[in-house]
Amino acid sequence: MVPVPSHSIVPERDLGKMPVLECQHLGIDFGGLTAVNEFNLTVGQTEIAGLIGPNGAGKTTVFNLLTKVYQPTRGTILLNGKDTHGMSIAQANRAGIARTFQNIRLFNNLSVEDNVKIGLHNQVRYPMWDGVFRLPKFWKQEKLAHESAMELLSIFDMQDLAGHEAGSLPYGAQRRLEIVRALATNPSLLLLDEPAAGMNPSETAELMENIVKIRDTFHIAIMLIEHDMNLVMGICEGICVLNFGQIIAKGTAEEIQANPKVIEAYLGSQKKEGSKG
Ligand SMILES: Nc1ncnc2c1ncn2[C@@H]1O[C@H](COP(=O)(O)OP(=O)(O)OP(=O)(O)O)[C@@H](O)[C@H]1O
Repeated sequence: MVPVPSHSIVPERDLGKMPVLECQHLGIDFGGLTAVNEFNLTVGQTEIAGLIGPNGAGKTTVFNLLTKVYQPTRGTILLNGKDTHGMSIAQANRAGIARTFQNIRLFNNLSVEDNVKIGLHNQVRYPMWDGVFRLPKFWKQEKLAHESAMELLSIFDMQDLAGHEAGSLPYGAQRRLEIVRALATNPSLLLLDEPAAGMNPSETAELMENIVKIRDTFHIAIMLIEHDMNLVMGICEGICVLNFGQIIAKGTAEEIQANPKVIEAYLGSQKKEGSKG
C-alpha cells in the first residue's frame, strides 16, 4: 500500500496506487522574483487534474519545472516514485512525462505522420548501421512505427491526414496533432497547456470527450492548464488553484467553485470576462 499524503486530492480509484506525480515543497525564483513557492501536489495514476489561476500565476512555470525546462530552486518532483532531480528534458520524457505547449510547436514542413513518428522515436530501437544501410531490422521498425502512428492518429480520426503537411492543417487539427505527438512518447503523465485555446465551443466539447477517452484508453494521468472553466469543471477530478505562485486551493470542481478565495482571486473575474462576450 502506497501512503497518499494528506494534501492529496486524488480520486478514490487511484488511492493505494503509486501516484504518477508528487511535488513536494517545489519552488523556483527568477532573480528576485519567486515565481512558484511551496507547490505541493499529488496526481493519481489515472486522474484528470486541472491547474488554474490568473495570468502570470505560475502555471506554465510549474509545467516547465515538471518537464525539466527549468530546474527547481527548491523542492522535489517524484515521477512514478522516482526523483527527477538532475534529469534533462529528454530523460524526463523517457521517464514518462510529455506535454503540449500553449503556442503550438509542430514541425510544420513535415507530414502529420512524421510529426507523430518523432514522438515515437524514443521507443524505436535498432543499431545505427541498420538505419544507414536500410537493413531488414530498420524496415521492420519503420513498419511498426507507421502502424503505431496510424493507430495514434485514429484517436482523433486523423488517419486520412497522415500525408498532409502539419503546417497546412486547420488550427484545431494542429492542436490535436500536438496531443497525438505527445502521446506517441508513451507517457504516464500527459501535460496539456491550454488545449482549448482558440477552439470554438463545439471543438472544445469534442476535445473534452477526447481527453477522457485518452485517459480511459491509455490508463494515464492528464494534467491540464486551462482558462475555459466549462472544460475544467466538466472533466477535471482534482483542481489546483495558483495565485502569485502559491496554491490557494485544491479540491473537486464543486469545492473550487464554492471557495471564496478562488472566487476573489480568479473565478469572479472569469465570470465578468465571460459576460462581456
Ligand atoms: N524564464 C523566466 N524568467 C523570468 N521570469 C519568468 C520566467 N518564466 C516565467 N517568469 C515569470 O514567472 C511568473 C509566472 O509566469 P507563468 O508564465 O508561469 O504564468 P501563467 O500562470 O502560466 O500565466 P498565463 O496564464 O498568462 O500563461 C510571471 O511573473 C513570469 O513573468
